[in-house]
Amino acid sequence: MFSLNTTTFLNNSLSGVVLQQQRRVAAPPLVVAAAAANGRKGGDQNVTVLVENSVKEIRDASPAAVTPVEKESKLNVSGGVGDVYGEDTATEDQSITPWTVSVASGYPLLRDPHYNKGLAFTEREKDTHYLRGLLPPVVISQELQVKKMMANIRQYQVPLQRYMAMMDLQERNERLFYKLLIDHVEELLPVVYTPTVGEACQKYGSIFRQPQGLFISLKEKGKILEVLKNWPQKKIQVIVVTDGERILGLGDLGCQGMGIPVGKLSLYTALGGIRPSSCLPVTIDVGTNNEKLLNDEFYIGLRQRRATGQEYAELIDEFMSSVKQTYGEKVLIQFEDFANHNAFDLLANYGSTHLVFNDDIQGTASVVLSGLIAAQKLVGGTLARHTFLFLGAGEAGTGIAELIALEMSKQTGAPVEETRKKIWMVDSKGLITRSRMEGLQHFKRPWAHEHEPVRNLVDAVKAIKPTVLIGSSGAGRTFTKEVVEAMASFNEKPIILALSNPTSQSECTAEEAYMWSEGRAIFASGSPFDPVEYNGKVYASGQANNAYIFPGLGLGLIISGAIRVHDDMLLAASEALAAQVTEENLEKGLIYPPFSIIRKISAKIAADVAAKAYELGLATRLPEPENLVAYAESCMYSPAYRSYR
Ligand SMILES: NC(=O)C1=CN([C@@H]2O[C@H](COP(=O)(O)OP(=O)(O)OC[C@H]3O[C@@H](n4cnc5c(N)ncnc54)[C@H](OP(=O)(O)O)[C@@H]3O)[C@@H](O)[C@H]2O)C=CC1
Ligand SMILES: CC(=O)C(=O)O
Ligand SMILES: [Mg+2]
Repeated sequence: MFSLNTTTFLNNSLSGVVLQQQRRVAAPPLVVAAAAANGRKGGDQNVTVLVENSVKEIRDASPAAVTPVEKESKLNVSGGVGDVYGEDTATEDQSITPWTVSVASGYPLLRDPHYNKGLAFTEREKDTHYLRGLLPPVVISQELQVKKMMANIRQYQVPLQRYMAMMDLQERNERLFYKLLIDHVEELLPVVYTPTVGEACQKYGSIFRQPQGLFISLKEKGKILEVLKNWPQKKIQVIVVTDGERILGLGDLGCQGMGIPVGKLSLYTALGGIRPSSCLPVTIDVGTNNEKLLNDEFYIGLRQRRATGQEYAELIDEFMSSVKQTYGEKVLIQFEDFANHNAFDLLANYGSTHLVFNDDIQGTASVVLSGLIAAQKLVGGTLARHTFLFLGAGEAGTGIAELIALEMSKQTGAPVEETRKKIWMVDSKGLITRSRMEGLQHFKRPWAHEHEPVRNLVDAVKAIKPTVLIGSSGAGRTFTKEVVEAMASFNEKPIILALSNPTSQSECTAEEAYMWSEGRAIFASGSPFDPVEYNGKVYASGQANNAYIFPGLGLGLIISGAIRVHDDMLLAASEALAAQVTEENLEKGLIYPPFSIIRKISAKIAADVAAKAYELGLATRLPEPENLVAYAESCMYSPAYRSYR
C-alpha cells in the first residue's frame, strides 16, 4: 500500500542533487562578519558574538543571522556533523566553516526565547550583552533552573495548567524547555503530548497566547509562498501539518488542531534531536464542521463549514508546491490528524513527488509492528501464527494491518494477498466481510474476507478467535469486560493494544485489561497508564504510540538526505525499536522500551532508516557515514546553553 517506485526515487534523487548544487553555486556569498564585533554598541543593538559550541549547534541560529568567519577560529570543530543541517551536504562536508552568530543584546535578548538564558547569564555575559541591572545579581546553572521549573510545574494539579506552564517556558527560554523535556521525558510527555495536548486543542482558543506555527487558511489562497516567507526561520527541515479534522480521537477541532503539530515537533526536537529552528508547525484552516467551535466566541479559526472538493484540493496543492519551492525537495512533510477521506489520498498524491509521511497511517503501523515483534519473545512463535482483529478500520487500523501483512509476507515468503487473510477488521457497521464490499471505502477492501455478517465486536471476537486485538477506533471503553474475557478464554497470553487517544478514548484502561484477563494480557495503550496492582502484583504497561518512531525516522531521513519515504524504512524502524526491548522489560510484560532512553532509541532508528535509504538508492547525502549510529547521535540538538563571549 505504501510502496513507491524505486526507479522514480532514484531519478528524483539524482536530479535533486544536481539542483541543489546549482542553486548553491548561484547563491550570493554570505557577508563575512567581523568576529571582534563584541561590545560594539549597547542598548537594544544587535551584537555579533562568538558562541562556543559545535558548528551544528551554532547553525541553530536563523541563517539570516549567521555569518562565516575564518576557518582557523576557535569555533572550528572537526567531524562531519554540521553538514547535516547545511543546505548542500555533499559539498560542505569537506571543510566545515565556523560561524559567528548575531544575537540581540540587552532587554530584547531577555525576550528572545532562542537566546535567553534567564538567570543563567554569566557575569561576563551581563557585561558584554548590556544585561547589568536587568537581572538580579545571582547567576544560577541550567540544572538549577530545571530543578526550579520542575518544582513549579509539579505544583499544578490540573494537567492543562502544566501544559500552559510548559508552553510559556517554550516561548520564554527554548533551551530550558527542551532541557526539561529531555531530562524528564517520562513525566512531561503526557503534559506536552497525549493526553493533555488533546484538552489543549479543545480549549486552544481560550488559552491562545502566542502563535507557535503558521496558520494557512482559505484567506491565504494564492499567497502561500509569501506566507511561508513570513516565518522567521528559513532553513526548515521538518513540517508537521494538519487540517484539524481528526484530532486524536476527539474529532474535528478545526484551526485549534494547531496544538498537534506544535506538540509533535517539540518531540522531533526532544526525542529525535532535530533542532527547533528547523521545525515548522502548520495548520491548514478550511473551516470546521464542529458546531460547538463555530459557536464558541473564543474560536480562533475560520467561522465556516469545511471547504471540500476542488477548493480543498487547490489549497493543499498550493501549500505542497510552495513548500517545495521554498525549502527544497528534502523537507520532510508529516501529515498529521487529517480525516481518512483525505489522508490516504494525500499520501498517494504526494508520495511520489514530495518527501511525505503520514504519521497516523505509517508511524502508527511501525510502532505497533515493533511491539508485536517484541511480544513474540513473550508468547513464542512467529508473527505468522497469529490471527489479528482490529476495532477501527481507518488510518491507524488499516495502516498497521498492511505493515503486519507485509512483514508476515517477508517472513514466510507467502504473497501479501495471503497474509492479509489472517487480519480481520470491525468498523462502526460490524465485521468487514466480502458481502459489504460494494459500499466499502478503498482502504477497507483488502480486509473484506469471506464470513457471515457479524454486528458487534464481542461476537467478532468469539467468531474469529484472534490472538491479537487492536483498538484503533477512537471510541473509548469499547473493549468491554465481555470482550477482554473472551480474549482471555482462548489465549494464554492475549495481546491487547488499546491505541486510541487521548486517555478518554482508550478502548480500555490498563486496569481493565489486567483485571479482566486475570493478569495474563500483554497490554499497551496509545496514551500512558500508571502501573496497576492486581492480586498483589504490579503490572506496568507500555505506550504504543507513534512518538517512538517519527522522531528517529525523521532524523534518519535528514541525515541521509533521503528524498522519499519507503515501506522498508518503516520495517527497519520497527525492527530497530523492537531490538531495544530488553529481557528486563519483557519480564515486566513490557513490549516497548522506556521513553527515558528515547534519544538512544531514536539514534538507532535513524541509523537503520538511513542505512535503508542508502540501500534503496534514496539517499542524497554522500558519502555514506561509516558509523551511522554515531553520526546520528552527533547530529542531535543539545539544549545545553551556549556560551556567548
Ligand atoms: N497510538 C498511536 O500512536 C495512534 C493512535 N491513534 C488513534 O487511533 C484512533 C483512530 O484514528 P484513525 O484510524 O486515524 O481514525 P479514522 O477515523 O481513520 O478511523 C476510525 C475507525 O474506527 C471506526 N469506529 C469508530 N467508532 C467505532 C465504534 N464505536 N465501533 C467500531 N468502530 C468504530 C470507524 O468506523 P467507520 O469507518 O465505519 O466510520 C473507522 O473505521 C484515534 O483515537 C487516534 O487517536 C491514531 C494514530 C496513532
Ligand atoms: C498519536 C497520534 O498520532 C494520534 O493519536 O493521532
Ligand atoms: Mg496523529
